[in-house]
Amino acid sequence: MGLRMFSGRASARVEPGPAGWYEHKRISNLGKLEDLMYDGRVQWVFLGMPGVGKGTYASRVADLMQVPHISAGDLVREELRKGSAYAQEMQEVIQAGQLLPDSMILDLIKARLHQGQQMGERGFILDGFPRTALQAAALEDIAEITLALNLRLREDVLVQKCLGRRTCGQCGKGFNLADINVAGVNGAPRIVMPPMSPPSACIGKMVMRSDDTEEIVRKRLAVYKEQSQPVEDFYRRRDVLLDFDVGGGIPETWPRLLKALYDENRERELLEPEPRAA
Ligand SMILES: Nc1ncnc2c1ncn2[C@@H]1O[C@H](COP(=O)(O)OP(=O)(O)O)[C@@H](O)[C@H]1O
Repeated sequence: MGLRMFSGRASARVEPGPAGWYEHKRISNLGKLEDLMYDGRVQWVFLGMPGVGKGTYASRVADLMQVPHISAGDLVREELRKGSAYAQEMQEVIQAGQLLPDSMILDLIKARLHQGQQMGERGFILDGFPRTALQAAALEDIAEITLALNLRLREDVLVQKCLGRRTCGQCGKGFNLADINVAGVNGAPRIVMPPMSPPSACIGKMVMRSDDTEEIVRKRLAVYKEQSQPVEDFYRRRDVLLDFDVGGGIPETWPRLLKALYDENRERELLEPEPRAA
């Protein structure tokens, strides 16, 4: 099956795709990650602490693989905007840096995945879900996860990244304005992540998430270690965990990430076969 994914046949079917695909084509020495795109279902989850860049990389990989990027945090914020009956309670939990009840988030994710199935989506890249071992076990009942990408970055840098997050209140695009340049510890290389430069149309319209204060971010990091680290162990035991150290800005990290995904796919199969027609 692995060979089938890397047959030339698939690339012959490649059509002009989203920007991410062209970006990928410009990066040399990658092999043919695009062959993955047309030969199976993508059922991947992205794990990692707040601020690590899950959303950024999940959205880029989803673009490349032509599947939706489903962010649990975005689903939650959409629910809040809709003014759901539980909005007030949800907001209090979020502002305390805590996780919402498993049942609540599961309902949101199940509804989104069900909708995707009905629309014929070829899978998903989940970001911010699962965040507890119970959520991971519940997800198993819905879909087989073939890759859990675990993005890692030093904790002091994560705090700075969260505090630097901004969204344009008009176009909705996210930018990280943190200027990270810290010496490596224990022989690790220096971490340099320059700030992003928003276009002039967005400057002056930047908004910060109300739960991105230092106090709430530190609480979220503590909650992650306690409740979400077991999710890493869950996928490690299933042999689908891929650890990836971010350690740099997007231009440096993105090609490294594509290479890591490509190499991982050579090792083992990352895609679910398409369901056979009955
Ligand atoms: N899988 C989940 N389980 C429980 N609560 C969640 C989950 N995903 C998001 N939330 C809630 O929504 C908040 C915002 O989520 P998100 O934008 O993913 O934050 P982060 O930047 O911490 O990754 C979380 O702090 C949490 O309260």
